[in-house]
Amino acid sequence: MQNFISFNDVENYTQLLNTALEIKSNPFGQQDLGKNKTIGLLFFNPSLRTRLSSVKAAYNLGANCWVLNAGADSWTLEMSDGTVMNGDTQEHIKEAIGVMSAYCDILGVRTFPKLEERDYDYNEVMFNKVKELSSVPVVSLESATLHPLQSFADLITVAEYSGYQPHQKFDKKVKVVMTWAPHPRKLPQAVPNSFAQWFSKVDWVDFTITHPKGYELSSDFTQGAHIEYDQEKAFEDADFIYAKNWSSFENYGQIIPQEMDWQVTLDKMKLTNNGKFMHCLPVRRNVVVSDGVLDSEHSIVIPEATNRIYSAQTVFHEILKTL
Ligand SMILES: NCCC[C@H](NC(=O)CCC(=O)O)C(=O)O
Ligand SMILES: NC(=O)OP(=O)(O)O
Repeated sequence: MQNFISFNDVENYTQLLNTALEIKSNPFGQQDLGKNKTIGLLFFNPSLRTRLSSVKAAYNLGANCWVLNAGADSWTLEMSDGTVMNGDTQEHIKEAIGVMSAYCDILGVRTFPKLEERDYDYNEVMFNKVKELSSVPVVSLESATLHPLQSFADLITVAEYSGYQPHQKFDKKVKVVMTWAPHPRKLPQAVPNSFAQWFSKVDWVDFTITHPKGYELSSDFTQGAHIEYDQEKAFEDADFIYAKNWSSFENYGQIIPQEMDWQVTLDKMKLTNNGKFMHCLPVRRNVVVSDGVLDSEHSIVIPEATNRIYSAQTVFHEILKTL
């Protein structure tokens, strides 16, 4: 693996999943791989899980790790070329990434969308700029449009809770439903795009997306998914409910007023096949999902977040192998 930016960087998802399960069963077995290697993590936006799980993953592999929160604990970076830098920005991204890639062997980067101009976000202008300037492999820690480390952790989680065994076929496909849920702020489409990109490809999964009209995701990521506008119908017999809010792709970055209540509740979970509840976190309690669900046996959000260690560790492992 050269870089990890989307599902398209994965040659064989089954092999990658099996490697992750092996690594999870013996997390300190590959400490030689990271010896004298450094993983750098650059955040342009806040993080809890991605930051801490990536640090833990690096340490598990015997690698060093540093973290920089751009702007917050470094100089304010200038992103545009040709700017006369006599204003607020103090260092150009060209020097910053040049220097940072001299200080690490893999560079992880988080760049959220601005949710203003769709083309700017969907062309991944900011992420691609960092990637082009980096002289070392790049890992997405969530870009404007995708969050592959999250989706890979979600795949590991669904596999574990479905009784997945390598080389064994399922009698019946596992029903995974991604549901839109309410939120007071406008949020990116990165997590749902990425989840759809991964789960519509998994051959043992029957994948449905449910959302109100107006919240259609880009069809670049949803090919192969069933779209169901009736949330309760979508929940019937589901093995996994994956909740996430996102703002509109069509009316880019907007929140469209909804009449129906899309919060995930215990009543709705009763429609499922005793389904498991998943969310990438952070989650707004009693807005996206009720306390009743999060505090019940349905919820697997903590094991899901735990698997962020193993998705990151597997990706670093695969890249370190090539260095
Ligand atoms: N990295 C996981 C999700 C990050 C982000 N959530 C948020 O910004 C939630 C913040 C809030 O609840 O105000 C998102 O949806 O893409
Ligand atoms: N799920 C996730 O990426 O969490 P953070 O934003 O806290 O890293």
